[in-house]
Amino acid sequence: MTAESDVTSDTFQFKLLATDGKARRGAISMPRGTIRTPAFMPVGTGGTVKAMYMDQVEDLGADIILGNTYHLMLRPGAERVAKLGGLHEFGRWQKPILTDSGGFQVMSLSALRKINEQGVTFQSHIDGSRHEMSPERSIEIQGLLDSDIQMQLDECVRLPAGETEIERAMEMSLRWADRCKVAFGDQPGKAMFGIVQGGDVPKLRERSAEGLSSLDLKGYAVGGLAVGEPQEVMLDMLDVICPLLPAEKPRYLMGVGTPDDMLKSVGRGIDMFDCVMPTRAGRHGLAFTRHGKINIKNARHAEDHRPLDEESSCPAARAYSRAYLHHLVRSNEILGMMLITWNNLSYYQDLMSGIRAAIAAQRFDDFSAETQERWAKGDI
Ligand SMILES: Nc1nc2c(CCNCC3CCCC3)c3[nH]c(NCCc4ccccc4)nc3cc2c(=O)[nH]1
Repeated sequence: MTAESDVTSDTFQFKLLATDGKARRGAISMPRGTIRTPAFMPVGTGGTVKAMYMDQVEDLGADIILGNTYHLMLRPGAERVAKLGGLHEFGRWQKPILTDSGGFQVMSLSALRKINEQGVTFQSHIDGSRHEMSPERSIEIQGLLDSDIQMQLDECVRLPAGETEIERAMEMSLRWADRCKVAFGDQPGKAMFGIVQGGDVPKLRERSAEGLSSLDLKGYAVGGLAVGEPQEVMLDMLDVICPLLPAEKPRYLMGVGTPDDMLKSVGRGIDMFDCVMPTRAGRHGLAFTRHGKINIKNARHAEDHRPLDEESSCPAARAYSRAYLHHLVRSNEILGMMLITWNNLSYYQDLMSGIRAAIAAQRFDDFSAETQERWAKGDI
């Protein structure tokens, strides 16, 4: 029996398989594989999911990972990755890859950056070299990486921000979406997603969602969130935005989030997530489990012989004592980063798998309540 994630299609096809309230169970079929939604997409920055082997990432159930346009264009360079056969060959990940357009990373990481109608110019945070990235160049770079789902170049405004500033960035991002659509052209097995902007201003969010919907893109991301606003502001914006996006297209909430963020966002109609949280926090000893978060560096774990979660299918969660993990992280042992990262990505995929099953069984609200209760009860 072909597993659902083995079914492919020579074009990009999103099928809505079930709904439960606003929560959606779907599947995106592409030439390199099928993405079961709701999906969590592990972040693979320089063609690697940090501290993981790619077959571990696949074994955890990830159907797609993220590549990092900004980092790869600076080092080793997009043309070099293309010469080496593209990102799938380079990093040995044969399933779909989604790449961000790089604009967000430029604004968060690089120095001396300038943004205008033409695009962004910036200095590399690695060697100070100067770079220009227009909407067209961003799509060209993502093509050189052989990315399956490519993101439009956009301008994300950090919150809190003035309405004029938010409107300017949203309108420019809309114009850039059109330029990216033209540059992307017609690539049947690939997709380009638009990114809804508009900050925390409902009428600007409506303008952006409607403008992008009229471009008839393959999928829609919600950007401009998880940028400093409280969770309830983020969730309120989803209540505004999701109903304005075409129901038959996938919705991707960028940069989100914690397990709690994802549970509540699925309940508002989001299908796809990415976040550095499970991998980055994992490297610093923060373990995500069914019982909530455990900061393994805390002294209270120093002699705790229990594993993180004896019921987990992941060896990192089941076969090592908390005391040992505490020792590894406190001693800055590489194995500590590897095991907590492995545990975290395993938990994130288990949570998404549970969400998908709950929606299919029409019991998402119960699942959501049970899951949050277990987190609240904490680590008994
Ligand atoms: N194009 C674009 N990207 C955004 C991103 C980057 C998403 N991950 C990209 C990957 C590609 C490679 C690297 C990341 C975002 N990330 C966040 N929040 C992250 C919050 C966070 C920060 C640190 C730890 C945990 C959460 N908001 C985002 C908004 C946008 C946006 O509007 N436009």
